[in-house]
Amino acid sequence: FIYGYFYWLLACLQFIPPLPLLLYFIVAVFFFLFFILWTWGSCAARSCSSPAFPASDITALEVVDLWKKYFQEKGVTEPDHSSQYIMAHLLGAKTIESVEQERLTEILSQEKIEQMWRLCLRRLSRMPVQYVIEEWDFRDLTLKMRPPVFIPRPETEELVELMLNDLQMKDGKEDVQRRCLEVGCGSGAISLSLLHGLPQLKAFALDQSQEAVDLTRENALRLGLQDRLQLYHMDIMKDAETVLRLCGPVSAVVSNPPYLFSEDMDSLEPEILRFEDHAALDGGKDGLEVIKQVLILAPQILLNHGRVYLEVDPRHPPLIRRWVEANVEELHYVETKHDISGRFVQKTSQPRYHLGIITHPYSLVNLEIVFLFYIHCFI
Ligand SMILES: C[S@@+](CC[C@H](N)C(=O)[O-])C[C@H]1O[C@@H](n2cnc3c(N)ncnc32)[C@H](O)[C@@H]1O
Repeated sequence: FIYGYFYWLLACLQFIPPLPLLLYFIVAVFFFLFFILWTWGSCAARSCSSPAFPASDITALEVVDLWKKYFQEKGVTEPDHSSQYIMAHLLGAKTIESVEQERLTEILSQEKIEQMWRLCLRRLSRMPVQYVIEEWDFRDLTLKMRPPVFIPRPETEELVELMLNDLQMKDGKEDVQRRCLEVGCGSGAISLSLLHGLPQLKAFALDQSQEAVDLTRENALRLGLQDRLQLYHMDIMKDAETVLRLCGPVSAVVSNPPYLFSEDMDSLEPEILRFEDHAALDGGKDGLEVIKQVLILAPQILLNHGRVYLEVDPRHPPLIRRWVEANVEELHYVETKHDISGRFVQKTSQPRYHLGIITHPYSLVNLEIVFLFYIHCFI
């Protein structure tokens, strides 16, 4: 209408020839519809994008409940944990259970309410809560988290536990300073936990992602472990020669590599797909691309009786075992440990080099949620 009005005005002033009536009508209708849709869209967006900002006093617990329900309504996974973790973080605690009851039932300051709304809106965009609060605990360490660097998963804590036990047993027997190499350090969870648990240990850690190397360095500095860690921005697929030259010899090679089968990538939850580095997840057609390279390089880097520790997909152990037997004769398969669900443990003999494998299935999202996600984007 506004456009039409100005056009008509200019036509009256004879700056431009008058339009045929029909054309004017079409233009006016087009702008009218555009205006209506735009107004409706922005109102809808405003009313959908968050619960109404509280007009009166509200306690921390009430805010947690409000956002929990809103997350639930919008199909955000783990709605209660999300809302609780964010509030606990704002109150300077790790979990809501560790906050004193009085603080939870006190009236929340305007500043805290605004912070809560800002962080919860990020979670609403399906950003993982670890990135929202910018930190996460791995074993007894608190690590800084930043997208797109992979968020360490609880099952990897079991891999670290397994290694700590093995390395401690060896340290008991010999008085040597051990070194290990981590391929794909991400936020530094594995290497830093090992360094923290074993004061004699030194570590090499590498990652193909500059963001991951930077985050590991930052975490190492915060934890005061930087002196025993040598970090490299390297791609094990391309920089094999440099890895062999700079990162050995070591007693252990550890990796939680990208091990998803490429075809499974599409069925990951939006939290993972949208925010985490795909190079941290996609292990190629059979999920074994990086794993095979680690196993090829391992014998050239490991000391006698050294071990390779890998977190892999549940379908991988028999495949890896057959592949190692056929292609890397210096390595001998030792055992497979199943993660938290603990289904089976396999052991074999322990000759010169050892290969330890721990399996973990990533949770795959069902189609219904993927479908809902697309509908949501459309609206
Ligand atoms: C599943 S994440 C594991 C991160 C960390 N170790 C953890 O457990 O939280 C895999 C890591 O391997 C790195 N990566 C993938 N391909 C690599 C390659 N070819 N060379 C070196 N690092 C690689 C990714 O950047 C990512 O940080």
